[in-house]
Amino acid sequence: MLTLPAPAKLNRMLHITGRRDDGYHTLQTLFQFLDVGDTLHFSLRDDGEIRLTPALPGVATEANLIVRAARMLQAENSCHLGADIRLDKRLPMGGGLGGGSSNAATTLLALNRLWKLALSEDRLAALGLQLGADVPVFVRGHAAWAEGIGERLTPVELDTPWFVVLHPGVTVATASVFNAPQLTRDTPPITMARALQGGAPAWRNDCQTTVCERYPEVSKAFDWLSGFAPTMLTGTGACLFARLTDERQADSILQRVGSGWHAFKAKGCNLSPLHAALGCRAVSAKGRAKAL
Ligand SMILES: C[C@](O)(CO)[C@H](O)COP(=O)(O)OP(=O)(O)OC[C@H]1O[C@@H](n2ccc(N)nc2=O)[C@H](O)[C@@H]1O
Ligand SMILES: Nc1ncnc2c1ncn2[C@@H]1O[C@H](COP(=O)(O)OP(=O)(O)OP(=O)(O)O)[C@@H](O)[C@H]1O
Repeated sequence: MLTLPAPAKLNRMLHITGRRDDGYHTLQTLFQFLDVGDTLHFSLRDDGEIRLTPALPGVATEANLIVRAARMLQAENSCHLGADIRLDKRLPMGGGLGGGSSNAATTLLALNRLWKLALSEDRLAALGLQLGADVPVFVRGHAAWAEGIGERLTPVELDTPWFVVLHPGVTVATASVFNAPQLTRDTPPITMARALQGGAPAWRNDCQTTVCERYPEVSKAFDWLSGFAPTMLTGTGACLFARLTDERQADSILQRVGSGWHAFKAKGCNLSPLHAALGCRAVSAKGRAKAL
């Protein structure tokens, strides 16, 4: 059996720079992984079946990104092998932590290994992009500056603080945020160097104002958490994250979280825990841009 992590991601900053003809928005964002996430267990089957347990509430098995990633790899390689896959789900769904995308990326890397397909990382990232814009960064496995819809990646080294991640108990529909008339979608593009220059105190998420206006519970949670430390929305929410000075501060905040909210502490990682588990070498942040 192959057991691998599917870590969460944070958007440490997120600018929306425009809207493409197909309706998708162009972004500039800094992705970083957390040392917390889901776990997936893979065992080989020789009959071509893909069996996933347990089912996720509200997600049909064939729509699950894990099953879709497995089927995509089978089709790509005319592969007749299958897998039993068990998912230990810890990340909230639709929370802006990229759990579904991370599950898909872990499945691509795991089955590439289990089925001995030897597909390159470039090919796996390109396949992943067909499943979602956030999948390639999980396949690459290094904190990154991302442009386009999140698929044009340049590895970066970011500070790796402790965070408290707070889920305010509401689900935010990503499409409704991107469709909101009042969303800021004309932030002028900046260079990666400029984005990195100011560091965390200068970072913001262009979705945050719109999400807080539409979801009072997110606004309330933001006000509460930012009373302890600098706080920001990840992706289109609903999760918020506070950047802390040390782990003790995280523990102290966690003791005060009210009922109806769910929170956990995590450390930022520039090398994905998935790639650490697979024994991959860290990609140098000085390395070239990894465009698909
Ligand atoms: C905003 C981020 O959280 C940043 O990491 C992600 O790009 C969101 O990715 P995601 O949750 O996988 O979103 P998807 O399922 O691909 O898109 C949901 C819907 O949001 C809108 N959408 C999404 C991403 C994007 N760059 N522009 C968009 O306009 C589209 O209407 C799309 O139909
Ligand atoms: N294995 C999976 N895990 C989680 N969600 C899945 C999975 N497969 C399909 N989905 C669907 O994808 C949706 C988005 O899930 P995900 O957890 O990636 O959202 P998210 O954290 O908001 O991601 P992002 O940060 O990319 O917006 C879920 O609401 C669910 O319907």
